Amino acid sequence: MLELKNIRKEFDGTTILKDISLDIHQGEVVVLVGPSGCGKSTLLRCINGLEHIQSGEIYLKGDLISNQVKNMHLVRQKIGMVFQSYDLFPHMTILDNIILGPVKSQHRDKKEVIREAEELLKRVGLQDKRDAYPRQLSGGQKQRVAIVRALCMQPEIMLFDEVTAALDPEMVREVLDVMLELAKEGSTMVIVTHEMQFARAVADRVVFIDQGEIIEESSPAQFFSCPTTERAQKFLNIFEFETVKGTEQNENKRFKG
Ligand SMILES: Nc1ncnc2c1ncn2[C@@H]1O[C@H](COP(=O)(O)OP(=O)(O)OP(=O)(O)O)[C@@H](O)[C@H]1O
Repeated sequence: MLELKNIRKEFDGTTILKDISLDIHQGEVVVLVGPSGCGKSTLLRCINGLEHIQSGEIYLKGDLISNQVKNMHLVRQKIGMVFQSYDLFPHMTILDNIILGPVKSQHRDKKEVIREAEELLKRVGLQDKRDAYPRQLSGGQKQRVAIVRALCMQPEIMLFDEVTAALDPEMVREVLDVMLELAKEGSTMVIVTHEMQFARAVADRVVFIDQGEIIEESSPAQFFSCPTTERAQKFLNIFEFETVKGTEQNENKRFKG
């Protein structure tokens, strides 16, 4: 469904992504993990056409989508992306924020889009916020709206870039639960997260990136119990140290069951 072939990305002459190749299948949930600055967000931005790549190709359902200029707006309609910052329009209601893209860019029937938006809002438990404004919502609620807004474009694939990083801890779970639901329903998703317990619960495949290279890719069971490379082991050790250091003693139980 999504094929990355030998992607190389530079910023100001520095290579950030080196020869990244990855195939993502229909209905698969791939979680990208790795140390800060290793290139995870950059990779998502390359997929979504927000960054030009120096070499390599990206195909979506067999169509070349990398470095397209003319058709990029059409490509983006097929790739939903949710960022750390929700970027909702403050002067528009929640419903209007959600239907803007499908109605204005995709020229879909407004009534039908409203029905779909209401259905999606219900699924994430926000049906009563339809006519509210973003300032009236909590961070977790705004992030769920951002997910609904992306889904309402009926994308082929959803990209999530650290969507809980800016949220207060009590709001993280409600957003991750929505993503777990989407995964169960068979959505194709690429997720960048530092929430390792969530990664373990949601991933079909974990891809570990370090210094712009894919070092290891495996099932979550394999990756989290016995990674095959020293670099991945070192990464997980640091993470576990931070988890223990943190106050969330129930971290390990959060996504079980
Ligand atoms: N627009 C840019 N111009 C120059 N350098 C950039 C730009 N965007 C990212 N970089 C650099 O590319 C590298 C990879 O950044 P990226 O944000 O992709 O890492 P990351 O793995 O997502 O990190 P984190 O987990 O901290 O979000 C970093 O060294 C970063 O400073």
